Amino acid sequence: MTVLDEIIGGVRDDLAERQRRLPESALRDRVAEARPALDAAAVLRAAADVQVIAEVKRASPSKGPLAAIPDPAELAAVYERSGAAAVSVLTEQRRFHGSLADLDAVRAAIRIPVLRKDFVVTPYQLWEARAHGADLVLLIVAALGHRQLAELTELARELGLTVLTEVHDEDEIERALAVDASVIGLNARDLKTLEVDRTAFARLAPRIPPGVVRIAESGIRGPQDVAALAAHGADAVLVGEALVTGEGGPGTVLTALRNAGRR
Ligand SMILES: O=P(O)(O)OC[C@@H](O)[C@@H](O)c1c[nH]c2ccccc12
Repeated sequence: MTVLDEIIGGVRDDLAERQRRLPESALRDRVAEARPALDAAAVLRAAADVQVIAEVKRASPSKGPLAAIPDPAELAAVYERSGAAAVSVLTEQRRFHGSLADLDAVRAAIRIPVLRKDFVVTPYQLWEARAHGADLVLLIVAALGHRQLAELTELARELGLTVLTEVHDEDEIERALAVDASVIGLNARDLKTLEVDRTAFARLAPRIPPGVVRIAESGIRGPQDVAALAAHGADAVLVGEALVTGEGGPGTVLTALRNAGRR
């Protein structure tokens, strides 16, 4: 069993519990009342400079607890003030110590697009994402079968969500393109082994056709990494650990990353 399989097992257990407490019909009612999603793809596509998607990340499976984040709303506000294009909120509980409460807090605090970052395997989680105000949702190709990826992509679009389709190799890029992914995240971390390969973006980005937004995810340590990714055609970078653990605080780190991504 891979790490990814283990995580998904826990996600499914937690999900069953939430579904017992709140039926999908109730979520659908909330979605009907919700403010429509922001067009996050347009935001990312419009910019010349490398955009930063800043992540609210408390812990990770590889490192354990990363940072005490007493107030995710305050962190998200710092991200917004420092020029993040969007904020990613991890909602997975067991390994990342996130929650839908974090998503709610962030959503209420900022006006820029919010990504629900989780291991989405069922439609219920997409309804949840929208009901809690997310504009974007992550779909991890490695976590989904062909039918599942197609169906979840379609429902997400119906809900007005921008899908960030996450890949880690050539085959997964083909699968993402087969569902017409418009925003692709190349994760440098292999979720099956948790190993980071910093050469992945340079190698794989040329396989993604122009017009598709290309996001480099994971393992970005500082300005030098962003400059290299910019040279290889990244439209955006998704950064968690370096922001929540970096010297000088998240605002200072984010500003330095943005400066490194100027074109
Ligand atoms: O903290 P980092 O190395 O900057 O990584 C952020 C983000 O890419 C990472 O949290 C991530 C990318 N894809 C995921 C899928 C699930 C959970 C987490 C992730």
